Amino acid sequence: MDAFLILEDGQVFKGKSFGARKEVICEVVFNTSMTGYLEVLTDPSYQGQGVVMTYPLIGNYGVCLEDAESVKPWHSAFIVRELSRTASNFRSEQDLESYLIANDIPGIQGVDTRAITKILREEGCMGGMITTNPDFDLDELLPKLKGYQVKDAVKTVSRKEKEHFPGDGLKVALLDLGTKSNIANSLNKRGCDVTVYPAFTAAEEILGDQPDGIMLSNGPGDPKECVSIIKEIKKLYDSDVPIFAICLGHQLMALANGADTRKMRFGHRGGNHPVKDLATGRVYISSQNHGYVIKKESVPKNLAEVSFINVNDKSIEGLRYKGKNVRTVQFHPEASPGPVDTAYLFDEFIEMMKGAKNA
Ligand SMILES: NC(=O)CC[C@H](N)C(=O)O
Repeated sequence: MDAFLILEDGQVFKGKSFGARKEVICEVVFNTSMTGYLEVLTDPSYQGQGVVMTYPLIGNYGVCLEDAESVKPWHSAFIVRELSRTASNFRSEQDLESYLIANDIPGIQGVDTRAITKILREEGCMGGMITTNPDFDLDELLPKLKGYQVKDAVKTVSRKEKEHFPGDGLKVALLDLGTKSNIANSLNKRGCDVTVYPAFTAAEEILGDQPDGIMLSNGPGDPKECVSIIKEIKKLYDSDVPIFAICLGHQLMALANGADTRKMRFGHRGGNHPVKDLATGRVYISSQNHGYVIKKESVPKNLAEVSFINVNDKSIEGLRYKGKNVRTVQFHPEASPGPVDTAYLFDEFIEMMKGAKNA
């Protein structure tokens, strides 16, 4: 069956429907990862987005559920050049199309993903619609797509109950803003005892459990939507418990300390983003998925300094808070998918917690 991707600027791409037969409006973004489509699908930070994969063949190794980064896929739609006709891997439990049908996510294949990516890169990410109905009326539709914004993003994806992943070592409280599983796994692997808290947990409750350190996770949507969470994060900051924050957590910590964020033109999504550690000059290849960024001029110089920048566009990729055990990064040290060059940051977090404990 034919399917259509309609962009808010009126451009229409015709392809074939796969996955769920469903009409959706979403924010259309692109991801340049060459592998790891299941991790991308199950990363809660993509909630409400239609993701264009620039790698042309998707689905060839099926769905290996042990690679999932959360309980289900969160995309509004999946947009690919070619859906592999065979799924071949000894770990695969089902093919991608059945997985998308089971999770009610529509896909479109056979569209020119290279052309779509070039449009998004030049004009910026846009609202879009995926539909199998050929009788759409662009005049009626385009105003609905223009400036489409994901709403209530963190509330939609965060877990509702506390969850405990035991370990013998340091006690870490992980605030689930839409966390990928590999954040808790990366801490567990290093011996940490991890308790995951729903996003709307009061700071007093987290601090009452006396963690050795706090992690703020990644998550979807516009960071400025998280008004009440930002207030709690400020209390966590003031507590002097060591904090490590990733992506949305990094943005919220900055907002809690008076900085500002802005929407990027097309964001950073993929497994090939170079970031530079300003202290050493060393460049790491990082995994990324974000559409917002901290405004450079807004960083309060008395409170924080830039620790990492993006080599391509020089945007802020990390902050170090002065006189505090608080480090935050815009990229994903937990990878999944993507390179693990920056996984050492979890070791640094553990050293920071040990240091604070022995002080
Ligand atoms: N992966 C993330 O945490 C993304 C953070 C935020 N939603 C953004 O797009 O910038």
